[in-house]
Amino acid sequence: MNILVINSGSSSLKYQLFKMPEKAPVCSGLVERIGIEGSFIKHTVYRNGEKHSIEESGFIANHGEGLKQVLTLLTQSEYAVINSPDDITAVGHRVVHGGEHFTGATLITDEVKKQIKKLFSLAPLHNPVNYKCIEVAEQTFVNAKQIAVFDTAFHQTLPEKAYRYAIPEWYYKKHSIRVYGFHGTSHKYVSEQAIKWLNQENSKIISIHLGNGCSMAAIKDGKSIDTSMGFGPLSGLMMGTRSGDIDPSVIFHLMEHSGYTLDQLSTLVNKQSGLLGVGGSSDMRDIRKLLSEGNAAAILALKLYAYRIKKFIGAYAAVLNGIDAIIFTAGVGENDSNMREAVCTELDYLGIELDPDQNIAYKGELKEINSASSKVKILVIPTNEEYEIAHQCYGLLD
Ligand SMILES: Nc1ncnc2c1ncn2[C@@H]1O[C@H](COP(=O)(O)OP(=O)(O)O)[C@@H](O)[C@H]1O
Ligand SMILES: CC(=O)OP(=O)(O)O
Ligand SMILES: [Mg+2]
Repeated sequence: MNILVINSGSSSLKYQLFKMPEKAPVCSGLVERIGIEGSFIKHTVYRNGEKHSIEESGFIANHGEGLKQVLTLLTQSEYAVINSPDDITAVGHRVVHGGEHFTGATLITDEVKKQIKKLFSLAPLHNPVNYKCIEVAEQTFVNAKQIAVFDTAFHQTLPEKAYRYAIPEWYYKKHSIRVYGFHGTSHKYVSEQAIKWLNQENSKIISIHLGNGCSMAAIKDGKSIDTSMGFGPLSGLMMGTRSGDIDPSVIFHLMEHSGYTLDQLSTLVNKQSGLLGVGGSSDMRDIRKLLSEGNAAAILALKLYAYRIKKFIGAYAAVLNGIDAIIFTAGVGENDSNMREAVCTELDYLGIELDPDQNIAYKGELKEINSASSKVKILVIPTNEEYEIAHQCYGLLD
């Protein structure tokens, strides 16, 4: 059977088609820089052990538009991989916020769509886009099963002391206000790879997912026990356009003294902050270019970004009472060796020592980049949320 997976992130749309149960990728691709200048699509097909890619550029305003172009590539291009929409048995969708309702892969019904919609305001950069992709897929693949896999699911193992906020219980009981955590599919996938690599069931791992959205997870014996994002995908690390942790007093101050509305405040912390707000672009590649021109704002943005990650490594070393491995993953984590170096500098007290040559030598497959004397393994592991989603969808259908 063919399972198509659609992973819409805040700045990108990734997709992969898998032949199951062989777990063989038939094609994969990504639409990048959605909504900003320089959008492009890269579509790759795998045939007879060889890879063939095509790239298309041209501004793509939103994820719905991106997905429609992807569907044309899948069905009508030189590198088409299906003859008819009926060749797809199931479409697996990454859905970012599942609230307390969903813990595993879930068949999408009208009721499930209603719940995803209810959570729009908690994940404003994601759930509306995930919903749109479900609608486009339902219209295109009318006979396929549509399945959701939630970012929040992996973090359902958080202990109460980690998932409860220090506010009256009523807000948890009545309004479900608690830490949910995100990027769970990615943290799960890379930590399982790390556990296999370490060959150690009982392990203390810190997973650092640095994409457009960024989060970290403390993972003990394969289970998430703490994570940096919270009620929504906004707290914790500095991100592409999101502020990460910010004292709520700032919000009260802007409301009281500058008359900011709810919308303006949400736009500020979700869309105008992070790398964009401090450094001038939401895209790390642009920030690196600005840095090479000596741009002071870009220098500051990079310092803040690395410093926040370092602080969470310290916190999670304490929470786990030790560390066996830290993992760098996602767009920045996998591709930006300078950021990995900035994060790992002066962490020898915790037993974290980078090997600069190994760090630079990373080429897209799981790699150890620590020095020989480092007590902690430093791993770069390419995430594969699409694979994990396909695997979970297959489990549900089977
Ligand atoms: N070669 C690279 N060097 C530095 N950053 C990179 C590189 N390639 C991609 N990135 C960064 O990765 C981020 C996007 O990561 P990704 O995981 O694709 O995001 P998301 O899934 O959240 O949309 C962007 O900030 C982008 O600049
Ligand atoms: C949850 C989240 O921030 O996802 P992404 O990094 O894909 O935007
Ligand atoms: Mg992502």
